[in-house]
This record gives sequence, C-alpha cells and structure tokens, in this order.
Amino acid sequence: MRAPAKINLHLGVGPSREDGYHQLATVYQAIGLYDDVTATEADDWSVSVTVTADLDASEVPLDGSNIAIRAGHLLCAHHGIERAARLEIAKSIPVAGGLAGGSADAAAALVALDRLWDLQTSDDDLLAIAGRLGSDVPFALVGGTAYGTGRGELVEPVTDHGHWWWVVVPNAVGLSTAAVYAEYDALGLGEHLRPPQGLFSALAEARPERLAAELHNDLEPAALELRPDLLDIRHEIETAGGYAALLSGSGPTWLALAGDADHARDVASELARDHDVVLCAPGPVAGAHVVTYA
Ligand SMILES: C[C@@](CO)(OP(=O)(O)O)[C@H](O)COP(=O)(O)OP(=O)(O)OC[C@H]1O[C@@H](n2ccc(N)nc2=O)[C@H](O)[C@@H]1O
Ligand SMILES: Nc1ncnc2c1ncn2[C@@H]1O[C@H](COP(=O)(O)OP(=O)(O)O)[C@@H](O)[C@H]1O
Repeated sequence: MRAPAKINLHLGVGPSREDGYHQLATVYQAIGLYDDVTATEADDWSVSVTVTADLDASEVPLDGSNIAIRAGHLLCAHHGIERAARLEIAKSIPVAGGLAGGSADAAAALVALDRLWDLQTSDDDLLAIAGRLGSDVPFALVGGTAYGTGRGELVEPVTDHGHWWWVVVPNAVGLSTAAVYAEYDALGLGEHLRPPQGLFSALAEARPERLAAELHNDLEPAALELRPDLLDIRHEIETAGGYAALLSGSGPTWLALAGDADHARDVASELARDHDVVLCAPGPVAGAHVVTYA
C-alpha cells in the first residue's frame, strides 16, 4: 500500500483550543513522494523500516509506538478482533520534515490491514479512526487537494485544475511539530481564521504565477524563531528561480513552486549545489492506495 507526503498550500492557525490543539484552516495537497507499507499475517505485531538512499529514519520507533502499529491496534479495536501483523515500511518521505510521513504510514497501514483481513471498513469509519491517530492522517487517506478544518482532521475536496510541480528541499535536522505550535503560542500569534478564497481561485485557474502569490504558512515565523538557519534556504530558492518558497507545514522542509517539470529540474539542479538531497514532485496525487507491481 502506498501513501503520499502532504504539503500545506495555506496553513492558517487559530488560537489554541481547550484540548491543546489549534483550530486550523488549511489547504492540503498530496505530492508524488511516497512511503510503501506491506502488511502480512503474523502472531505478534512488528514493524521494520527501510529507507531510500540519503534518508535518516533512525528516530522512527520500531516498537508499539510506531504510528503504523497504533493504526493496526485501533482498527482491531474498532472491529472487536484480536489479530496481529508484520508491517514493512519502505520510506521515501523525510522524517519529521513537515511532510506527514508518519501520517502516510498510518493511512497506508489502515488500508493494507483492512484489505489483508477483508474487514470492509466503511470510508467514514476509516476517516474517524484516522482522525484519532493524528490530525493529518485523514488527509493521507483522501489525497488530492483538500480543505482541512477542525484541528486539520476534517477534510473536504477542493477544485484544483493544476498539474503543479514542487521542488522539495529536506533538512538533515528535523523539527518537532508540537514544539513549533508551542513557539507559535509563545510568540502570541493566532489570528481569526477564514477560508483562503484567493488560493481557491488560483487552484481553479491553474496558473503557477497566480498560485505563487497565494501560498501562505502561519507557522513559518515560529519555525524560523526555532531554526533561524532556515531563512538562508528561502533566499536560495528565490535566487534559484523558484516562483515562490514555502515552508512545508511545521518545517523544516522547504518547497519551491515551479512552472512545469523542466523548470522544476532547473531549480532543483541549482539548489543541489548546496544541498545533498533535492527532490522534484508533482501534485496533486491520490491518497493511500494499492500498488500492483508487475
Ligand atoms: C503542522 C501540520 C500541518 O499539516 O503538519 P506537519 O507539519 O506536522 O506534518 C499538522 O497540523 C500536524 O499534524 P499531525 O502531525 O498529524 O499532528 P498530531 O499528531 O495530531 O499532533 C501533534 C502535536 O501538534 C500539535 N498540534 C497539532 C495539530 C493542531 N491542529 N494543533 C496542534 O497544536 C499538538 O501539540 C499535538 O500534540
Ligand atoms: N511510521 C513513522 N514514520 C515516521 N515517524 C514516525 C512513525 N511513527 C512514529 N513516528 C514519530 O513521529 C515523528 C514525526 O514524524 P513525521 O510524521 O515524519 O513528521 P511531521 O510530523 O513533521 O510531518 C517522528 O519524529 C517519529 O518519532
């Protein structure tokens, strides 16, 4: 089962709620960078992680705290069954990068196990279980381009006529999502939320120059406060000719919007002079889905 990374084209963050989470008005997009999860029947739960070259997954837990195993437990509890499986994660999504790799693994595990055991869980039930696992997990099931509200777990599709190209610049050192939200509070940020109408129009019009002007991330000042070194990368993207630089979610990954695949390759090769890993990815792509290998 394959699930994509996400980016936030708009990330509006309101004040923190009573449960400690922040109210969001966000526009997600699934991009062509994936983790694969394979599930096989077993007597006990276990998880393994392999990575594509240049990726550091040493901080991904290999015990029951791995979000893919948590997904398995919740699915079993939902159906009142006692089963176990071996989950093999092949990771291409950088860890703790603001790209929701863990959420992708959880979504892929839910769909893989549902299929392995022929549980036929309804879409609504899968989305509800996903929302309990993490704010970003329902979107990893849905994919495409979607508007997220609540703490990010309520998703509805958005009209998007674009075939966008992103240059992805991961960072060797990850950033904790919780720490960035806490810094956001410490800075006294947290404004009134409203739907990003200009972005919705830009997505429907499908012109990259127009989209570039509408990209926005409320968490950027908080992430930069914690990691001032990240500002240099924003400048590098501008110099390399990207239409816009956007911090991915809580960071530290940067994204550059390109006009098409050729432009993305040009910007990527420029950035690759100073960065070990630079990737190109199209968006939007599908959510968690089965992959049939030839
Ligand atoms: C910032 C975003 C933007 O899409 O993604 P990432 O950059 O992490 O990928 C998300 O809000 C992250 O979603 P996710 O990573 O699923 O978060 P969760 O596991 O639900 O929560 C992790 C922690 O983030 C904080 N949190 C998360 C979501 C939210 N709306 N308000 C919060 O304050 C809480 O401190 C929570 O304990
Ligand atoms: N299957 C998993 N893959 C990645 N991280 C996981 C996984 N399970 C648990 N984690 C934990 O979740 C944290 C956040 O990882 P990730 O989802 O990649 O980043 P982000 O929240 O920035 O999008 C990691 O630091 C790791 O400790």
